[in-house]
Amino acid sequence: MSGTDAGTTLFRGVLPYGEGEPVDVLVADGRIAEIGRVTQRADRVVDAQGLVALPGFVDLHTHLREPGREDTETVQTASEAAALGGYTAVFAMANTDPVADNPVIVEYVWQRGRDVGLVDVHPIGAVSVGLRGERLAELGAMARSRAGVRLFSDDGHCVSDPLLMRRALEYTRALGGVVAQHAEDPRLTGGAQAHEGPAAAERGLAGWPAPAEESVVARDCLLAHHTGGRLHVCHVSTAGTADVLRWARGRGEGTITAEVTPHHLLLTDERLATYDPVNKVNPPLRTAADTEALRTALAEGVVDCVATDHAPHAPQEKDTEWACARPGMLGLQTALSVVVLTMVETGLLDWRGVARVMSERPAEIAGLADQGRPLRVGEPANLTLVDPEARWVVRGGELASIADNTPFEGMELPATVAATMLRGRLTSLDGKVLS
Ligand SMILES: NC(=O)N[C@@H](CC(=O)O)C(=O)O
Ligand SMILES: [Zn+2]
Ligand SMILES: [Zn+2]
Repeated sequence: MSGTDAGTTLFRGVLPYGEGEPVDVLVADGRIAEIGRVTQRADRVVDAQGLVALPGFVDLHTHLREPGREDTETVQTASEAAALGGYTAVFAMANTDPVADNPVIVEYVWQRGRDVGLVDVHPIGAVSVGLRGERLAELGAMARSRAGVRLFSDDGHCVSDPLLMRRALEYTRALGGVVAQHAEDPRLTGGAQAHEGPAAAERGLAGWPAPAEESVVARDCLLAHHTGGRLHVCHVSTAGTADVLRWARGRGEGTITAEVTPHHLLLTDERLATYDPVNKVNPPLRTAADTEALRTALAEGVVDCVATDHAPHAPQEKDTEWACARPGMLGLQTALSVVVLTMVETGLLDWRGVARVMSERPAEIAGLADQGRPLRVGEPANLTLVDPEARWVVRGGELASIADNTPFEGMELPATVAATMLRGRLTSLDGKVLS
């Protein structure tokens, strides 16, 4: 739907970036038309007193599960979760069935996103055929497809062969693309179930040692520098990885970027005490020292942004013994609240900082021209309105996703998304999807 079809919307009394005095924001033709004291009439008026206005969130790492696992999530349900979570663009990981390693699948996902129309769905292309890590997928064909793929990832698997990683960085560089790496040396994580440390040892779970991530990130940073290719590190989970990134950035040019998930900012391997597989995720929940280091790295910009790694799984894949359970957790509807809890309430980020890590940086990393833009007259009206005072209790069954595997079940979290707007059209309002 075009901005014109959406009519005009007037938000009364918002705080852009949570700063200054309340202002009215008029949206017309899909753009911000006026900011200030607006007297003009509008087709729709939203009483937004006290709400913080931010640019719409951009998620670089989402598992939509379509095609192949529509019993856990679809483009429709994930788009609803995204709209409710304040997102205006999401990047769909390639580990679907069939794998998104060719133009047909990425165009299918892209088209489904357009048909649903609640959030911009950008398919990520696989780096290797079938995610097998043997030979490069049709990267150029996916880049030139209607989906316009710019992010490539074998996520779920690591591109562990250094030669293949080198070729991927070289090839995507020529395409103006980015390689998003799931950093995990499989030789160090065979059979791994949880973070290697006392908590896992106590329960007899095979450990996933921090260097399995850190060594691959270090190697890939060196390869990125050598090739001039663009590396994006997925779900950074250890203090050591933050140190490696700090070192790599110190060596110069900005070809390396990184994301952290909300769950790695908040949860630790103390959760193993419950023995509930809802807490099983890859990379695993680490120690309190790691969450502290990740918060600092995000505040400093060593880690660029927050990405959800929203990973829906069916009940039979989670309500089982730990070793058999699939790794992954829902994230789209809880991301903002967890960021507020871990970064804003701790004084590490202000609302401008939230805009940076949830919207501006991810949009820049992915090369989206119309997302993550400043709240200014003339800019596209991709907006998220946050109620900073509200609190809510997470109930997996009430989330829009088909799956309900949230590790935040029953927790009371701060801040709600009051409204989301995509190119001038409200996609969610007061916790309801507007389609
Ligand atoms: N994060 C996870 O634990 N799982 C992801 C894959 C991944 O992100 O590595 C999934 O697809 O379920
Ligand atoms: Zn991953
Ligand atoms: Zn993932």
